[in-house]
Amino acid sequence: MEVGFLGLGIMGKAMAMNLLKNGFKVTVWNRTLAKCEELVEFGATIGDTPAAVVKKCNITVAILSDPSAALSVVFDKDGVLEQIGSGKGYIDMSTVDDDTSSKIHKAVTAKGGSFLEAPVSGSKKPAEDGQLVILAAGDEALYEEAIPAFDVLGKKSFFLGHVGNGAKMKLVVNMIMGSMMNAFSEGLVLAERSGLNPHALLDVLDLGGIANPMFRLKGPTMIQNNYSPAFPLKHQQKDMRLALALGDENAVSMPAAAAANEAFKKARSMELGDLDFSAVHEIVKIHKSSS
Ligand SMILES: NC(=O)C1=CN([C@@H]2O[C@H](COP(=O)(O)OP(=O)(O)OC[C@H]3O[C@@H](n4cnc5c(N)ncnc54)[C@H](OP(=O)(O)O)[C@@H]3O)[C@@H](O)[C@H]2O)C=CC1
Ligand SMILES: O=CCCC(=O)O
Repeated sequence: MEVGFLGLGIMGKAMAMNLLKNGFKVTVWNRTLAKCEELVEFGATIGDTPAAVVKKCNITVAILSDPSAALSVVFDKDGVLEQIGSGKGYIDMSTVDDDTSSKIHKAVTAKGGSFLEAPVSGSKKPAEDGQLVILAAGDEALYEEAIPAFDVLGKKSFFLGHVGNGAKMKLVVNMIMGSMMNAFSEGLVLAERSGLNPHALLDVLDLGGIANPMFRLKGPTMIQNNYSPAFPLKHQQKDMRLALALGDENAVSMPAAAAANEAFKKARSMELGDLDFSAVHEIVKIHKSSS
């Protein structure tokens, strides 16, 4: 199976590499073209533009930073729309809002192509290990066609119905995750400032009803102030912003998410946006020490 792949950031690089290692022919493109070189060593071919990739491949996957990047790669000069058409499928795995996804869906289908949104749960390591959770929605025939690739990329794929449902599911999940990360950061700081051993807190949490893989994975590195990026904080803040907008549209009051968003925004203003989202821990530390 030949797959086009647009976007070789933290997630895209790991996912494209997995496809190559599992025998897929992959043609890659990235805005910063130099990032394609490592994939070429593993057998990838480079496409000069998104349009060139779509021209060559019947299925093209994208995973890009945010709505503006997702739209740019489709609508701008040399973009996906220039070559999409009958018999060609476009799968956007970026985390975006349903409005962005719908715009891409309309444009792709107006040219005769098929479209699937398929954002993912799981971060750098699950992407490397092919253990993502895929939240697909849109063209069901394209979903079926993509299953061999999804089976390599993920441990479970969901087909959630019409376009927008995948985007919304992903935003709800990440809204919960962002609020949890803030509560966790506050707990770590409170434990430490009140004289408790934060490692003991991690042990206690891990044996109770709120044990979860995120606390288990991020807790030890947060205690060491190590925020090497797996999921960049700027993307988590984008997801909080988009989830809050979804809350606005549906008149859902989300004070915990709004407070978490403020913390992520503050972290971005302190230039922590390229670090892991767990760096929001630093904001809690500052607030506590200034009070
Ligand atoms: N990291 C994670 O744990 C997870 C991330 N996600 C989501 O997946 C998406 C990608 O995340 P991640 O890989 O971490 O992000 P990165 O920041 O590592 O990579 C972003 C990618 O988008 C490209 N890009 C950014 N702006 C543009 C633009 N205007 N035009 C074309 N390309 C652009 C970048 O190109 P360039 O290299 O040139 O900058 C790069 O390939 C995001 O939507 C994120 O929310 C979902 C699940 C987990
Ligand atoms: O969007 C990023 C999700 C990160 C995760 O699920 O661990």
